[in-house]
Amino acid sequence: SKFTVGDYLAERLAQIGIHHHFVVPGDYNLILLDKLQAHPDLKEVGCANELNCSLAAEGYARANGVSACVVTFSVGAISAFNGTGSAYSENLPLILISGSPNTNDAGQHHILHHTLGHTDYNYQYEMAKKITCCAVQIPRAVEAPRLIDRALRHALLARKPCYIEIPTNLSGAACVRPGPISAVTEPVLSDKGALDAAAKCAAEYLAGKLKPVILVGPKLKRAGAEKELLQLAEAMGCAVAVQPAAKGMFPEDHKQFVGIFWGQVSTGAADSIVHWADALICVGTVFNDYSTVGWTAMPDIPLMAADIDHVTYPGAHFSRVRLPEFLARLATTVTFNDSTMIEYNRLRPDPQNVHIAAPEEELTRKETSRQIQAMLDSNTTLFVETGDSWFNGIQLTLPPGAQFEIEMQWGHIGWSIPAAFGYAMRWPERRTIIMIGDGSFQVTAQEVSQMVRYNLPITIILMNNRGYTIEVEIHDGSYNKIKNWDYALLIQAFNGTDGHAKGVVANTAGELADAIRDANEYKLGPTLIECTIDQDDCSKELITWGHYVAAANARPPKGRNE
Ligand SMILES: C/C(NCc1cnc(C)nc1N)=C(/S)[C@H](O)COP(=O)(O)OP(=O)(O)O
Ligand SMILES: [Mg+2]
Repeated sequence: SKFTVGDYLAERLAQIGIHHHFVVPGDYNLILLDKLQAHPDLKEVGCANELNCSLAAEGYARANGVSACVVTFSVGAISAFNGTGSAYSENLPLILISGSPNTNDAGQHHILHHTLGHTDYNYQYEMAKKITCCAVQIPRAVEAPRLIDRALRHALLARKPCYIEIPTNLSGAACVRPGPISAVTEPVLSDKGALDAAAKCAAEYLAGKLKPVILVGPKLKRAGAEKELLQLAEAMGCAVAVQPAAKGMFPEDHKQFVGIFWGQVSTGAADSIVHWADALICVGTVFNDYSTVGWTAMPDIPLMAADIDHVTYPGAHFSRVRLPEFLARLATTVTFNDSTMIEYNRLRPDPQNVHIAAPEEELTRKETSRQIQAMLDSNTTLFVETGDSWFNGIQLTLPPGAQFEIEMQWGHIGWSIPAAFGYAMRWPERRTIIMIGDGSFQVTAQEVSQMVRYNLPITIILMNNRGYTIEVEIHDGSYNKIKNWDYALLIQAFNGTDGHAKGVVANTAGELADAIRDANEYKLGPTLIECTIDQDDCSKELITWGHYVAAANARPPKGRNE
């Protein structure tokens, strides 16, 4: 049979390492879906809607490194833009693919369904340009190879999403077979001179410094530089603090781990040791309003900052220095200096004895956290949703091998349900656990039905505090109240393999312990455990953090727009 544009795209997706592609069908993409389905190395995964489809692809990219989301024109793609924005802000190469109108329609001035009702169909492509690193429209089959390869290569090199728009009558059009995939995937290595100069500048920056600390940020993993960071950390012997969005990117059982640096809501004594430092080596860090607690926790010493593909110092910048190579080079040139670890061991807080609730005690947030801590092991991946779950999750300690996923830059409530689903499709043998609030759950609950459909034993710990508690702490109002659902009953409506998926309510410590034990054994699909807690039972960190974030939001307008 003839080789087509759809076959070309399918082959390229498989060649860059995609094993599953997430879809919602529509008449603009059906022929394309047939071609993708026909590829032996691609497994089509249907989603309930395009917001969840794009968020599932975002989660898949966290597990797999790259992902694909295939939607129909306009009504589909515009919802998928939200997960694409998440991938952009979280530095994940999500390939957004949209079907589009037949190439003859524009010239015939046809008004088409799903469109805005006029004859310029380019609005979607124009919008996609803003939220991707490369957007292409395939105008003719002959241009498909060049444009598809360009978009894929840009996404892989930039760790950002790209956009490919394919007219419904081109997916089945004849196309040449692809050339070597190395043309798309071959990485861009560091410029030799820049790498040498950057390493030399590091030596100058660190010379004479007595108290260096390494601060790890979320771009470390996106740059694939975790191993090299470990080499550098051990070559220096210094304290290693981790930003909240980077939790899990440095082993928490490592003797140089000093906790999560998050200003006044840090864990351990991370903020003390970071403020004690006279040199801060920032690796993949992102200082935004949330990670700096409303700008109250910006380090105030001159920083050295190593990003995905450049390094900056006070008074110097080096482009095209790739993070893994830079850290590996530094590991061979730095001088050992463990002064901040020696000091940290003087500051290290003593482990608190956590109250163990009696089985009949009403369930609290603290008891729920204590029981989740006991669930974590080397095979666990913990997803924490925007909400107090951020704070409760970040306070947990990750045992060796445990993974952690958080979406702190985009912060879309409900992300964790589809994202964990996408993640688990890639790693079904891992134990995926989600900590999520009631408000977030209501945004994307449909995707639990996909966990049932694909028999993924994901455990959903739903913290039901009756509303939007983060927003209450930042600024309360009637809008923070929501309609309560019978969450356990909803899950049973998703018709699990063995007649029903598991949904249970835990009102006491004992009921939670029983539910977790059952969840550990139930492998045929997801278990949702609704933990009922008081609506003001939130973490002290949330209250402190919310206070400063609200203050940052409230800064009065300056100057002539007063
Ligand atoms: C409404 C909103 N944020 C605003 C918001 C609104 N819409 C989207 C898509 N994303 C957002 N972050 C937030 S954090 C709620 O407190 C979440 O409530 P819930 O899931 O119930 O968690 P907590 O009770 O722990 O806060
Ligand atoms: Mg809530």
